[in-house]
Amino acid sequence: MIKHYTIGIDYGTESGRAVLVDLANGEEVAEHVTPYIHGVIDQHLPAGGVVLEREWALQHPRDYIDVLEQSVPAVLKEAGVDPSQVIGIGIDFTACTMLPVDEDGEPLCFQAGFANRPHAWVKLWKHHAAQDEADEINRIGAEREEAFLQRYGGKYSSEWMMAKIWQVFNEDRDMFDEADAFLEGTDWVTAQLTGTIVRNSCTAGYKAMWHKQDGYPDDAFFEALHPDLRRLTATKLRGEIRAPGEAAGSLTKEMAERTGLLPGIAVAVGNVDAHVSVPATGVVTPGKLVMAMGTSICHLVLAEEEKEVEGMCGVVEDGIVPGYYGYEAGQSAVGDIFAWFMEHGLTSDLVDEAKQKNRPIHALLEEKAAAYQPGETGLLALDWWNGNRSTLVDTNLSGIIIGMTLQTKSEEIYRTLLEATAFGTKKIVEAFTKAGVEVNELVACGGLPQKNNLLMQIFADVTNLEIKVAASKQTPALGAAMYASVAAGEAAGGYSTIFAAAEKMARVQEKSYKPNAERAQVYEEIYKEYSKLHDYFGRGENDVMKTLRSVRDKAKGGTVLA
Ligand SMILES: Nc1ncnc2c1ncn2[C@@H]1O[C@H](COP(=O)(O)OP(=O)(O)O)[C@@H](O)[C@H]1O
Ligand SMILES: O=C(CO)[C@@H](O)[C@@H](O)COP(=O)(O)O
Repeated sequence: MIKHYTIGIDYGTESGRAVLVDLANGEEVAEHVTPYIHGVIDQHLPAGGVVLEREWALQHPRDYIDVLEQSVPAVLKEAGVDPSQVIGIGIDFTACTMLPVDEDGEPLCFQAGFANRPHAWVKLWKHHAAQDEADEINRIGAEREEAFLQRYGGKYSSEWMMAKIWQVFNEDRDMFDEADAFLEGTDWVTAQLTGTIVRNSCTAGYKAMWHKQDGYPDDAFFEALHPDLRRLTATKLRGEIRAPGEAAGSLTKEMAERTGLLPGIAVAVGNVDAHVSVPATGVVTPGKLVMAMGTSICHLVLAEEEKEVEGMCGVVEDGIVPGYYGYEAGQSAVGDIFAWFMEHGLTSDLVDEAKQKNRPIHALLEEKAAAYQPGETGLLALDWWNGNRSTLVDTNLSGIIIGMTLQTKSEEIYRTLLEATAFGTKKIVEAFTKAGVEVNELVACGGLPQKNNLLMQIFADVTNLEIKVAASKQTPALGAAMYASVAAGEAAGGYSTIFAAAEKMARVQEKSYKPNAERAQVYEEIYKEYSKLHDYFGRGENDVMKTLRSVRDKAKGGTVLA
């Protein structure tokens, strides 16, 4: 019998990763990573010169095309399969990662005259410079009692589409006017494969205020933001919206030549890294919270009803798998906090010891931090190094460590940061359960579960829940490949539904992390203190974090918060 395969590509923050997957059993036959040459652009624009303000994070669309041209031929070659056996391709992306394009769908930043205009570039999900716009959206939305606000947990984030578009409008009206459309990165890359722009309901729903029954908010809402934004959704956000699992089109001849695939194969509708991971861990029913753990964490859970959950990122009908309401919440920095610590928090003796023992510093730190019992460090941190995405939805909050003494060691701080991210997740689980969205088990995927056992055990102990771990090392890419198999359909050798694909292609590891009752009890005590700090600094009782930020910006001559 002829074997059939699909290719899934996961567009992450630093790189794009392709996997070629056997549809019979989900085996990842080959994988290839293409790092983005320009990485995250947060200092100055690629052609030099223009220096970016704080909180900016851009990307170069050319890097996305490199992934197609390098990783797709590489997986085909490594697997040694005939291209005729590959029946579909699908991608997932970080989100909201968005860009302005011209009438031909070309990114504005590709035009020589616009290369020095920051607003012509791709704004990455973690671009946090649109907080003022998000605050106004929330104020006006609340005043007008807009229905979308409840679907975003009461607050729309500065990371999402409308805040980013409005920032372009406010700060570079020319670029706003030049833009024929604003697209999610996932839809732009998918359009490069098919030759036509099709939007996806996942990003439209979770990031751009779109609702399956009601569509976008009325023109009057956008008019209340600014009269010239009145027709925003009918103009720069126009376009057909299709659900995950549908085909966006078929592969063009040109892209077939550039990738080594056959023209005409199915191209799945674009998707989001976290959401596409859910069926790839085998989760297609309510009660299991999937954590996509990497630079940040996205928390996703399915439910049969639409509920209001404090500070969630969004709830979208059919947003993750058809037939269920998909809920998303998240922490804006997790692995990134540990990366910060590696860069700025290490003492020279630790660096020397790692060198001497020829060990990665993370591994050495993990070993040292694992020697402590919960509470033994005497430290507690708030995990807001990149603001708070859920449940407070405020990018202007910042991190804090309490309990430092002259005896505090590097590894104690490291352990405290791991614990803080687990407490952040516990807050999110609590928000879900309080609102009536059931969470009985955690399922982890992404890079972190493979990198740090201590972190995973701490998450289990802090949340007092068992954590299963996805078997795939490239869960989002596997999910994208699964959706590609559904887009291709049963007749072509794929699957008729994502449920059928998940049954055959997804699995978790045998090993799971079980909570330890004693440790969980100590963490319960510390969590009470975390919650006090969380409310004190996060709910307006003490706005010191915002005051300091304002003073800092004034001192640097940057934007001052109102
Ligand atoms: N041993 C480790 N322990 C904890 N965090 C780690 C370790 N190694 C790398 N990291 C963090 O993991 C994150 C990358 O996660 P990964 O899932 O691979 O990427 P992405 O989020 O871009 O998909 C980085 O933020 C990095 O700091
Ligand atoms: O926000 C979302 C999805 O909604 C993610 O794309 C974003 O957090 C990026 O996640 P990672 O970089 O993969 O940790």
